[in-house]
Amino acid sequence: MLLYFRTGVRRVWLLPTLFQAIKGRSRKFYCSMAEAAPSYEDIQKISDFLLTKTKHRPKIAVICGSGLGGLADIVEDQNAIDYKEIPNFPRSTVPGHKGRMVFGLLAGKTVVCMQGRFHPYEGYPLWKVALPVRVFKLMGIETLFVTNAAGALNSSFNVGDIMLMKDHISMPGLAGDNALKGHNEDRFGPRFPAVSDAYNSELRQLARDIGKELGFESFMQEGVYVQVGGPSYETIAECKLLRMLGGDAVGMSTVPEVIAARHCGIRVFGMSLVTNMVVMDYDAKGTVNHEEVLETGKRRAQDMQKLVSKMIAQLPGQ
Ligand SMILES: O=P(O)(O)O[C@@H]1C[C@H](O)[C@@H](CO)O1
Ligand code: HPA
Repeated sequence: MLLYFRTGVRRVWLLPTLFQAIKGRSRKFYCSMAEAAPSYEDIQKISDFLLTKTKHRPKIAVICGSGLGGLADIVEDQNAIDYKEIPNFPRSTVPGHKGRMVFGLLAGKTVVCMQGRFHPYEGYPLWKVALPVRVFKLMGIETLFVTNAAGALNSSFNVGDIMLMKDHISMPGLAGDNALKGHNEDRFGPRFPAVSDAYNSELRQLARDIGKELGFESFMQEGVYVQVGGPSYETIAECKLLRMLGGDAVGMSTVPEVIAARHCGIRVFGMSLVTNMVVMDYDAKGTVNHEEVLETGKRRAQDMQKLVSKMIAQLPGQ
């Protein structure tokens, strides 16, 4: 058996060389499969970069869901930064998500809006989906508004309803995937954070009060959001299961951002726009599609904007 070969006067031993080659390749393969989450210092760099691009110093952040990015368009005195200009930041790939960070004034308060978020089904690990929230934390954000488009599991809901999120069920979370999985960065928060109070009850009360003032009562709901992986919509059997589990609406986002926010002490208000009723009946005609989701978003966009703007106007001390 050939144990070595010669290059000039040198002997090159075969087995150690082969072993090194396999080790190098497998590390490369592993790294490309499981990209490491950025360090606290790397996230600080992203935050510092953004702050060099704007004079605004927001304490309120808004993440706009599918078709709901119009809110960022009404931000005044704005500085918009494309995600592709931000070093080490993901890109938005979903129609209805522009992919810009918009700083400016909303209802007289300084805000930053994400016009486009990241979803796990785009191929991003959950830590990356939640990365903007940690960037927000290091920028000084104290309150996060998250919005999303969702399908109604609760048959008493209607298309166009606004659901205040009072809780969530994370299907990826229950299956072992979580935005906080992996090394815990103690400077953000504890290894085992509680999320039973994830959705701030005072902000929900404020939303209810303002909804009443605006005459939105007939289309305002409160309920439990179920996060699924997507991108395929749910089967009929899956919808029945999610309803049995206690879900009122189902979507493909939001929970990773909320968990990362609560981990680092940011308070959260969450709101779903019911863009479609899920299909629960084998005799039903028609299926869900993203165009319908965007269309409903457009129709209810103004009302969602009014609600969020009035809430922001009334946030004490921000
Ligand atoms: O970003 P959100 O959660 O609003 O987007 C929803 C979920 C999917 O991305 C898409 C499905 O139509 O809309
Ligand atoms: N299912 C999952 N995500 C969604 C839906 C839905 O029916 N509608 C909007 N986002």
